[in-house]
Amino acid sequence: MASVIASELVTRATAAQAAGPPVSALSVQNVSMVFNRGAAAVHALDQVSMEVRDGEFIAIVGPSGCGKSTLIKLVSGLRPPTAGRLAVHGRQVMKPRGDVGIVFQSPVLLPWRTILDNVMLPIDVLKQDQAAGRERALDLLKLVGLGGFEKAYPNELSGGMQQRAAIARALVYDAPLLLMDEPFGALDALTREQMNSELQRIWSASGKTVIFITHSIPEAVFLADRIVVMSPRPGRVLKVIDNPIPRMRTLDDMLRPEFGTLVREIRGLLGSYVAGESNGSSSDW
Ligand SMILES: Nc1ncnc2c1ncn2[C@@H]1O[C@H](COP(=O)(O)OP(=O)(O)OP(=O)(O)O)[C@@H](O)[C@H]1O
Repeated sequence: MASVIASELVTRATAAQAAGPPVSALSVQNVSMVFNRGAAAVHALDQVSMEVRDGEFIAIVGPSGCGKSTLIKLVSGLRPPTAGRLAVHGRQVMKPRGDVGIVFQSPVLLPWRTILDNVMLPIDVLKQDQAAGRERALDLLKLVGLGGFEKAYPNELSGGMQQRAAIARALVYDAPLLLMDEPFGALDALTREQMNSELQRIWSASGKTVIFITHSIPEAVFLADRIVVMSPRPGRVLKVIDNPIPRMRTLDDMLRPEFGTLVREIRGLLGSYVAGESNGSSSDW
């Protein structure tokens, strides 16, 4: 699997060099989203712009209601924006499409299907080649540390293992862009740290572009190449911060002075917005 993925990355890099200036994996240009009309209007996103490079890991942090999930819905084509333009690999997003994988907070595995069959679900739905899909699903289950659990059912797995199966499912149809909407929000602190290390490994081995939504500033700093900090009502980009901490990161890196400096900078940006939040996640800040 590692060699297949490595050769995929080399092919992509060579193709990118031959094609000239790279196209953004994700381009968000002046995107606004207003729900409802008149007095009931909710300005969920206001003039949001960002460019994400191929293979980049981007974390989006912000308090509840700043439009993080709305942005994921727009990027995945589940809703059109009120204004502005979104493009994935240069193609405007008009509807849901096959080059974007999504992982939600809840793994939503089908309880009557085995773990392998759950990972195979997109292959079945998209009517892709069964034999190739099965081989890829088995490889991915190994990649996410679930080799040997192919025949298990979801209720036989811990929450962290189920979420890893959901990540394998999102990777199975080889979408180059992976959207992750608070995927570890429901896990306990220790499992969450372990999943962060696992995700860094999976991301590095798979070469995907990842957009990762989180309430947790340390999680964003641990995982991301760049951190997009958003404000609520209306949802706006306050700042995009480069993360200088080298890869591969370990949990010990959280003790580095640069880590603390970044966490403090983001907390400082968000401080005034978090006061009064009551979503139960204040300890993450
Ligand atoms: N379908 C909808 N109809 C009306 N308002 C909506 C709808 N979806 C979201 N909103 C509003 O848009 C704003 C942004 O919501 P969104 O869920 O994107 O925020 P979020 O940053 O993901 O929040 P959280 O961190 O709590 O999940 C909120 O004020 C929300 O109430």
